[in-house]
Amino acid sequence: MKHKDTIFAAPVEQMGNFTFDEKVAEVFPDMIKRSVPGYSNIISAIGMITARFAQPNTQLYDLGCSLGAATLEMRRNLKHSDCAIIGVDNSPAMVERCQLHVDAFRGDVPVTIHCQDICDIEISNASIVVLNFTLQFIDKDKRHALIEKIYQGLVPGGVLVLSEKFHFDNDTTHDFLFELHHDFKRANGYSELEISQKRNALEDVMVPDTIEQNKQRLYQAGFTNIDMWFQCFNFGSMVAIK
Ligand SMILES: Nc1ncnc2c1ncn2[C@@H]1O[C@H](C[S@+](CC[C@H]([NH3+])C(=O)[O-])CC(=O)[O-])[C@@H](O)[C@H]1O
Ligand SMILES: O=C(O)C(=O)Cc1ccccc1
Repeated sequence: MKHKDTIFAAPVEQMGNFTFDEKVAEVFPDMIKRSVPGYSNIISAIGMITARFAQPNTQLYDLGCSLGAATLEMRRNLKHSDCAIIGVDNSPAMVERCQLHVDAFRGDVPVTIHCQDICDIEISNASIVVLNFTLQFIDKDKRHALIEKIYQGLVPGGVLVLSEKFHFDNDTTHDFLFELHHDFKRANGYSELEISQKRNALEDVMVPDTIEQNKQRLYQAGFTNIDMWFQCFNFGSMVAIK
């Protein structure tokens, strides 16, 4: 297969931290599909959420947009041509490819892709904000301010879709769900070496919170309507409505 993820297939002597570089960007669609249970269902649902809840004359944000899977799904499903879609990612390799994907199809709605840290951007007049597996990569001490900024930038009735990998406080269920995730990766063709080397590379870079910590942060920011709408093993997606 073209662009198959083999990044951790060979033994790595000095394992560095996982980064969203050129090599990862090149194989990203294959990597995320084989690594994140439910990923394509979540992307489809972001389209459905957009069709129903995007409000006229507002902005839609895809924060940590990678190659623009959610951005493009929002554009495909948006019913208001007076809206604008803004994708943001701080990986130049991702942003460059994302722009090519956006340019490959025409659409009525303006889509702009920015290479920026999502902690530094302004969010305003938003009816939909998507954080699809991005918050887990943000420094723990910056997560609250980011969620608060999103809450402040949403219009009444605006929706935050927050998808994350979760940590569990109960060791038994934590191990149970993590083993099932590893089985999912094995079933998708990853070897034991690939699974363990990637886990080591991600250890200090991707730091999941528990479901409760995520909910607590959303409540603290001001959201009152918060629930999980999808979960598969230790991955899931919540919705928070202003
Ligand atoms: N501070 C930051 N600022 C901006 N971007 C960041 C930051 N930190 C990490 N990123 C970006 O967040 C993305 C996370 S991937 C999102 C998938 C996508 N949402 C999808 O629906 O396909 C999830 C995964 O790989 O598990 C990467 O592209 C990073 O460069
Ligand atoms: O691959 C994993 O084990 C994950 O937890 C998900 C993931 C997917 C893509 C990039 C980084 C992490």
